[in-house]
Amino acid sequence: MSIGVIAVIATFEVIHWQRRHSELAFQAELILRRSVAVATEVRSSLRTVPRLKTEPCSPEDLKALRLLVERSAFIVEIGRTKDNRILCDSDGIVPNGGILGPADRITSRGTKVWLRVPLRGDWRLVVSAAEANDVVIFTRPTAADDLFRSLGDAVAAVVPPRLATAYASSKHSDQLTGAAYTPVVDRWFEQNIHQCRDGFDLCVVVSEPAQMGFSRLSLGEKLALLCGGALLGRIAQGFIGTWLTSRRTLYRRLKRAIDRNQITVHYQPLVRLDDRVVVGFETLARWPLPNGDHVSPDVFIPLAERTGLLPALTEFVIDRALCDMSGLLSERPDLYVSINIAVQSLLSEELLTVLKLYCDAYGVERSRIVLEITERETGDVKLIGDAVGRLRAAGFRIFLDDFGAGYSSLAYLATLPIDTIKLDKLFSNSVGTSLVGSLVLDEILHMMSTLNLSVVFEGIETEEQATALGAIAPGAMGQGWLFGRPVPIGDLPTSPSV
Ligand SMILES: Nc1nc2c(ncn2[C@@H]2O[C@@H]3COP(=O)(O)O[C@H]4[C@@H](O)[C@H](n5cnc6c(=O)[nH]c(N)nc65)O[C@@H]4COP(=O)(O)O[C@H]3[C@H]2O)c(=O)[nH]1
Repeated sequence: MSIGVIAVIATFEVIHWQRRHSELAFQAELILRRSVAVATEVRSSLRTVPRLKTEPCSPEDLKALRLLVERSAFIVEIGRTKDNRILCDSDGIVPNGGILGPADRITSRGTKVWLRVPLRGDWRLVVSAAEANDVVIFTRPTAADDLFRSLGDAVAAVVPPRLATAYASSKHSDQLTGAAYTPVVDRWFEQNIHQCRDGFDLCVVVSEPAQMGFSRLSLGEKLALLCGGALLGRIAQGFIGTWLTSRRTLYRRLKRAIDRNQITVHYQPLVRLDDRVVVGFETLARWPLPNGDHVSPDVFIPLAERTGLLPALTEFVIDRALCDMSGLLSERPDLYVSINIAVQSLLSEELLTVLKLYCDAYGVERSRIVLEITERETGDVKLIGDAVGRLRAAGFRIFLDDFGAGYSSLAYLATLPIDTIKLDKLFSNSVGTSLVGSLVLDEILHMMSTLNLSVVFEGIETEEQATALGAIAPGAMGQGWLFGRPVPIGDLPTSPSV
């Protein structure tokens, strides 16, 4: 009888273990993806900088380095090195040459890596560094912090493959220190998971403190549990394990989230800079995690694109945005709602049908819908131009998103029938500074006015930025945390201006 009870307990332990394991494997995959994104950016800059035609550390060279820094998502500084000394960084010459010191590790491609170093000797700015070809790249060590926070009481380490197995089998936190992103936790760990990415010297190890009831049982109870529960537990593990494994992959989780309406949308206001009147709202998709955090759209939109889930996701967002906003749009005829459309969706035949369908269903005029396309995603400009032309002819408005963050801006500007350009936040960040964004802003604004295009500045965070941008670009619009963070429909401000 007692063996039966213990067997049931064992079964529940196995279920719990499998569930938690599945959750941690998912989190590990997200951390790995972010780490690969950082490594890709570093690798690409380590190749690009040596090919620059500029004299190292000359004013033109520093300008080119600054431009690369501004265009990066994760890189905070780039420097030129010689014999382990930093000669200059994009901000200027480093006085007396900064010494890099011994590297924490060297990758299989020969790149030296430092996990934590002070930027320009200032320990208040701790960064990670990678050096090869007489170039050093500094990145934020906190690039994946949001994902690490969502691990709860588990810990993660980003380590090279040769260490991953050792870490995965380690049992105590002492052995987990010294790797990137590992908090020091004085507890025992179990359920180690490790995932690596081919082509990168990167593995993620996730471990959880031991806390299950099993560890608290007496020796006699454990023996009884092992004998009586092992068989049933094993059988259950077989069934449950197969079931959970089939649901474990990111693809299935995203599909499930879409199917079960677990994706949500937030809205962020766009304002006229002159008088701060709200002119529209951008729709931003969110994938909430059970702990209250959410997976960034920068992670799950590319995943949806690769796995064929994008049409369902795009339709879901269109449906939700029009349903949420139809009331506000009919009350305020001056407002629009914008929706991000990935190039893959833009090129699909269904998009126009879906848009028309939901506009009719919710009684929303097509001219009140803005479709934001991102020029960062290069593609066949002719095909994209045709698709944009069709949507515009059907009455929808088109904004070109993140202008300046990509590489094909001019080709797009010359050919696409667009209404408005959204300037990447690098321009808002650079206003009033000597950064390259600020230097080229006048020329870009002149070009926009020649082409009769309206301008939205993205990423405005301070009053100084808003005032300065409003002064140099009268009539421009702005978007950013200063005017409002992205929030669910119920939390939108009711006032027509901010
Ligand atoms: N640092 C800073 N950031 C600010 C500020 N104001 C807004 N942001 C963030 O900047 C991003 C603006 O959206 P985006 O450029 O279209 O960039 C979007 C968009 O390209 C894509 N995305 C979001 N939702 C969808 C969707 O439903 N479909 C598609 N295809 N893409 C989407 O994911 C990107 C990232 O979205 P989010 O993480 O929500 O990030 C949003 C927003 O939260 C600010 O003042 N400072």
